[in-house]
Amino acid sequence: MSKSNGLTKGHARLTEIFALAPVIPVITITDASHALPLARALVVGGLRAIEITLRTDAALEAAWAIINEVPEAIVGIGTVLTPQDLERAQKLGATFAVSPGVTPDLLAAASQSDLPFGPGIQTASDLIACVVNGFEIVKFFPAIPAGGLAALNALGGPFPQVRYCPTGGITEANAREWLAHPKVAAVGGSWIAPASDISAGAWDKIEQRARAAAGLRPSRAK
Ligand SMILES: O=C(O)C(=O)C[C@H](O)[C@H](O)COP(=O)(O)O
Repeated sequence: MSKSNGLTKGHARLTEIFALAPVIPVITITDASHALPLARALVVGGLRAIEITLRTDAALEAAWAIINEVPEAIVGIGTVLTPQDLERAQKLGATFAVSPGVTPDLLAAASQSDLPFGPGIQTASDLIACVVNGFEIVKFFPAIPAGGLAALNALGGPFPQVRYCPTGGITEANAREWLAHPKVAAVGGSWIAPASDISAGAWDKIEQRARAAAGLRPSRAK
């Protein structure tokens, strides 16, 4: 398993995970029986790294099922808010964890853990907290309301080493523009598997959206 791939820095492994595909689907599962067909649709569509948010009672059971039954999937736990959430993610066997924000407690816990962790940032103060603790791959959340690419460009001045996974308002329509940015490692979003398609069991639609997302490529030459 890639979980023990010899890299000591969590964020270094996060770089590899974000390099697997241009898009990380952000998944919220309310019924654990949806987990396996959903994960298979995403993997078949070309998106192996997936984020299961800890927002529902079914989230941990769903993530557990995918980790154990869909070996091609690289499961990350999202909406990690506390050190306890981080510990839950690690015990479950998740490959990475991400948060929409950053707190001193979370950074301290993540620094002690070898689980790759992507804190969420919105401001320069958030970024200072991350970089002084060695976290240089971060979520930029909520990317569109927090100022979009203009904000990302401005943050690039004082923090040239940081790479981002923007989430929050990213869609199939604007993802390509974000992916063309040299500081963007990958983007995240819920548009690939919206709640309505999950509850309807529309796995074919989700697979198609995953395939389209997997085909989004940076156009940095332009
Ligand atoms: O919960 C987390 O860990 C997050 O980082 C937040 C999610 O990435 C966004 O909620 C996705 O935003 P949308 O694609 O606009 O629905």
